Amino acid sequence: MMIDTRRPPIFPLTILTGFLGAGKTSLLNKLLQAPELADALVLINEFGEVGLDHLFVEKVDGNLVVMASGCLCCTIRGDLVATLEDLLRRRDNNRIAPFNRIIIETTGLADPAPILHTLMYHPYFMLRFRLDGVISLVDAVNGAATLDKYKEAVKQAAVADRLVISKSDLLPPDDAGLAALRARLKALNPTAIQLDGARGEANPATLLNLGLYDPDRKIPDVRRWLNAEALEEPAEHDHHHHDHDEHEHEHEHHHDHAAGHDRNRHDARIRAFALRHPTPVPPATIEMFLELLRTAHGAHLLRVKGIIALADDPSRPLVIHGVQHIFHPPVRLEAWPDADHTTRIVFILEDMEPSFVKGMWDAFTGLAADTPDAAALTQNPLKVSPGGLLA
Ligand SMILES: Nc1nc2c(ncn2[C@@H]2O[C@H](COP(=O)(O)OP(=O)(O)OP(=O)(O)O)[C@@H](O)[C@H]2O)c(=O)[nH]1
Repeated sequence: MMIDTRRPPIFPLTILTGFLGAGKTSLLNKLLQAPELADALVLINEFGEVGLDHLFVEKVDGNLVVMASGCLCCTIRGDLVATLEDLLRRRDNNRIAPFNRIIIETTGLADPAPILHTLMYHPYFMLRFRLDGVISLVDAVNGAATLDKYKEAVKQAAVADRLVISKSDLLPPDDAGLAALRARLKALNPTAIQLDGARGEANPATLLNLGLYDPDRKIPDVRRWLNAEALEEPAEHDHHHHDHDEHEHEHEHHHDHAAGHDRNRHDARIRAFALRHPTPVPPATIEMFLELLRTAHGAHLLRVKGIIALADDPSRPLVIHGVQHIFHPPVRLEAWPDADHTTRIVFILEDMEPSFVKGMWDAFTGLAADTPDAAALTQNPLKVSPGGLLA
């Protein structure tokens, strides 16, 4: 948690995802012309059919080019990790421009969770960058059908910090299908801000610096990052009532290995909720809670973001950020970013009920300390060992 001055700078990393043909390359095409991207390294699977060629200024080598804005654009050859390692090495040896931000476009079929996991788990990458944000594109025309068919598409939307709707220009402004798609995305991922790409809302200002590492701010804008309020407006979101398409999709069963009770609705497997706690929590309690959550239930955590008041010094909150069982090293802020000093944690869960997490939290924080559950949880063999998450 202490800033180690011997470490090289930490870059923000943005993941750009979205199903096949959703418009990822088109969006990049636009973004790559912006001066805000001059210090970026963009990794894409191939220089796509939309063609970024007209933006090339200079070829550095086979798969690395300099774009008009000054940023580097590289196609991923084979393994993403190997490509990224190679590029970091070349940057550190001054063999390529000193990029300070990384944007990765995933393949359309990718489930983003394992990619995030791989990047965040890598022992060296963990030291070199922080996840700035996940941007997911959803096609206004085909988006609903894609969400029905592919659970990867649902997960892409569920883990996003920003949802960019593409191709709305192909529909009338008051299209009922588009309104339904937006409502469905809102139910799936209430904290993600929706942007209309075709109406110019997707740009560097709205898509970059979503994380906590804005160099211009000493105390990060945690409220904007968490957007927990979006989850707290109605009492509880119930995805089951957002159905607007009851069609059966036979081939879904290929993708659905879990024995979910509702195989035809991938959305129903995803639950977003925010936990709020009024009083500061002992650091050991948080450590045990997070450790148990990630070790025993990590597979169900698509995304966890939170700000926590710790009892040892409630004036300096702890910020946590996890994807599945991988958590970034928690960061202790010097002060609260605003007047709200309560603990807030936002969870995007897959195949896990919010009530389960809430019950675990209550047990750990003592609200139900005398229940058998609390005893069972604290005596869990997976209980944190010294040198854990908050060490
Ligand atoms: N009308 C309209 N067309 C769009 C928009 N965004 C993308 N397209 C078109 O949709 C098609 C697919 O866009 P791409 O940018 O290639 O999509 P992609 O997500 O990169 O596709 P893959 O690389 O195949 O996964 C192209 O023909 C684009 O011109 C949009 O906002 N409006």
